[in-house]
Amino acid sequence: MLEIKNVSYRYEEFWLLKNVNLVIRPGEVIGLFGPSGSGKTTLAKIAAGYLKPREGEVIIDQRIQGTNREKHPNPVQLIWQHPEKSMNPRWRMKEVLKEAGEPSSEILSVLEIKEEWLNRWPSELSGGELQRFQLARALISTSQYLIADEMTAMLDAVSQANIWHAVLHLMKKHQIGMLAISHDKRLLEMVSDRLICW
Ligand SMILES: Nc1ncnc2c1ncn2[C@@H]1O[C@H](COP(=O)(O)OP(=O)(O)OP(=O)(O)O)[C@@H](O)[C@H]1O
Repeated sequence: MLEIKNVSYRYEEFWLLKNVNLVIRPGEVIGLFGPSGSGKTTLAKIAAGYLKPREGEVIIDQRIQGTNREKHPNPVQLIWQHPEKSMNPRWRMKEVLKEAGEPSSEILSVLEIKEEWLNRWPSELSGGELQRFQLARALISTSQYLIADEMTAMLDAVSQANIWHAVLHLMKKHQIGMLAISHDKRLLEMVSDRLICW
């Protein structure tokens, strides 16, 4: 279980987040909808361990997020809106995947990753194709929780539906928990088990 407990955060003087509480259980999708600038991405970074809360804590399976990293790899993966930013442009796609581990044929087939894409460079794939690799990488590694920040915002409706269908299938099967952040309330209503509106 991933627990965000009484988390508060400010970049400067203004408290952007104050006493935020949220729980994500294995296999569960929590939707987070809120106005622009309300701190959703900041909360995503805190949950994934990229930012340390000023107050409160993130507890993952009874361990405080960010502690003892040598022994326990981070079980939370952040899926960005812009997959190209998280990939080394000098690696072919098969190397991008290998970094996370050995891809199972199930993950590649559910995400509809074509064999011929594996020999390409990131610059030779579309945004939607790259997003499939970002997801594959997150699902191959040992992540137990995914934080998806506007994961499919740059895709057309058909690609968006296909990707969500694949991800939900794999998450439920492998009992991965997810925080899905979006401006698209209708999408969140469709994919979430619980929806939080700020
Ligand atoms: N590194 C930073 N230093 C100072 N202020 C920041 C920093 N990062 C974000 N902010 C500010 O914090 C506020 C919240 O940003 P955040 O990206 O968390 O919001 P958001 O709800 O995800 O917005 P959006 O829906 O537009 O993506 C914004 O006003 C932003 O300008």
